[in-house]
Amino acid sequence: MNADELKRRAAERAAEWIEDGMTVGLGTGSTAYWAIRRIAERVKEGLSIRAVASSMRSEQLAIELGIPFVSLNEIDRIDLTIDGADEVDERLHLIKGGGGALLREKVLAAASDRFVVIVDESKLVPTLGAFPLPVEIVPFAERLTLNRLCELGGDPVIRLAPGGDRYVTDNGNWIADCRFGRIVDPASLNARLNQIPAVVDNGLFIGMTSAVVASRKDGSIEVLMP
Ligand SMILES: O=C(CO)[C@H](O)[C@H](O)COP(=O)(O)O
Repeated sequence: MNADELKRRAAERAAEWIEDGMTVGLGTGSTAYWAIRRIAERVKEGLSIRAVASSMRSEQLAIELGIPFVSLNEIDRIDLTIDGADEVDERLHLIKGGGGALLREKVLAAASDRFVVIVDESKLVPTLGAFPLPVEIVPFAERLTLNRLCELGGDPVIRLAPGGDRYVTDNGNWIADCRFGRIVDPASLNARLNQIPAVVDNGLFIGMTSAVVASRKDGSIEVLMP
């Protein structure tokens, strides 16, 4: 089974947890893509929900596929959000933001009664940090902010878009991908990063995960709870 098939299987399992009447948060990325596809199929079969999205890409996909869509400012709570991750550690803390949507993803996760993470088993790690940690920064303060990220040991690199220009998030910001090495205390790093004035947020999701649906190469699907 290839990586995409594993992603699809985890996504489709999680999409079965959605029930009539729910407000559903849609994640971003190649795994969340499969969840959105399956949710759209269920809507066609009669499921009655409304959705909000963590990125313009996912919003566009949801609308194209006919999922009833509302803006975040029309709702007060989300029942269930389904999203991917770049790394999941043993305590179900996450690194997210490989797809550049970390800020909106964290906003949705924080507003969700249940935040369900869908991954293939390659994302499960004992300790976070092999994947560079995305940090969303305000362009105005690039130099000062990169200096501060260096002081914290992050070795930041500004993310570039395919054409070579700086990658711009849906919020008009830039992303510094940081290599901290093994992140043994993600809660502390999260707090220190977010104290830097021009850091908007970072890709550490601490204590937000309700469940992880992980698909394994042997064809099994494991549900991990914190
Ligand atoms: O955080 C994300 C986007 O900002 C994604 O969920 C994360 O990068 C995983 O992506 P994929 O499912 O494509 O592996």
